[in-house]
Amino acid sequence: MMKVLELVDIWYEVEGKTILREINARFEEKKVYSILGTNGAGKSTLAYLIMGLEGYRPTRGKILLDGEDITNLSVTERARRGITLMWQEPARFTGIKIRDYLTLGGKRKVSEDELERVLETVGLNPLLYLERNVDEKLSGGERKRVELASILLMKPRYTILDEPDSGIDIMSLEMIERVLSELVSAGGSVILVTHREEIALESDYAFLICHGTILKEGDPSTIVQFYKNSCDKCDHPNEPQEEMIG
Ligand SMILES: Nc1ncnc2c1ncn2[C@@H]1O[C@H](COP(=O)(O)OP(=O)(O)OP(=O)(O)O)[C@@H](O)[C@H]1O
Repeated sequence: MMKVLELVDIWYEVEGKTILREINARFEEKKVYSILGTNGAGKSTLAYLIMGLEGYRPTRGKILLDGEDITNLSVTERARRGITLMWQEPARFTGIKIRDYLTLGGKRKVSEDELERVLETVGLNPLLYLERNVDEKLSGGERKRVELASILLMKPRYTILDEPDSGIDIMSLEMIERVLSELVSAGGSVILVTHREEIALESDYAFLICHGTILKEGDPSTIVQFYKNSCDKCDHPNEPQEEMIG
């Protein structure tokens, strides 16, 4: 059985409004995918459907993991199967040290070396951060990095990064590259949800979403070129014109 996460003709409607339609996609092992699109295209909704957040069940279509139908499984059950989502806005925990946040609750024991290494990967000096608390004194960027470090320790099969770049000039492309390559070398795949071209270029395969559907897919540089030429300066965002489809 091929190891693959598949979206088969996914539709999603809320309050009579079609947010996603006819989404077909395959996510294989050890690959980085990007889902590119302008604001409101439906990217986050798709990420939430894959993760299975409450209220996010396709109106039509199926989600298959290695052939198993996971369409109606809860977030917990999907997490157990190795799917994880990093939020646009990471959680704020108070009164717990970064060290404990990263080591408690995990299934396996984490060595000091590993702990230091993941912090370094996300650009946080272990000497300065291990004993700090996870609280509102951490900047948004720092919290996001802590979140990424915890994902690196988890080694998920599928990591969905929703706007890994949002609000953070500090999160360099170089750091994102390090995180991606670490996740992939641990055997995982990544789905990057983004509206930024340079982030999409970090992927192996790109999907361009417009108005709730996949308008184009393929080699990231080709997709990004199309996005630059068409979507960036589109005066009818999320209303694809006939000539663009196909
Ligand atoms: N629960 C909901 N009820 C009604 N409309 C919704 C709901 N969720 C999303 N939408 C609408 O669906 C569209 C897609 O939203 P979504 O957040 O998925 O877009 P996005 O591509 O992630 O955008 P952004 O880049 O701004 O985060 C938007 O027009 C949004 O207003």
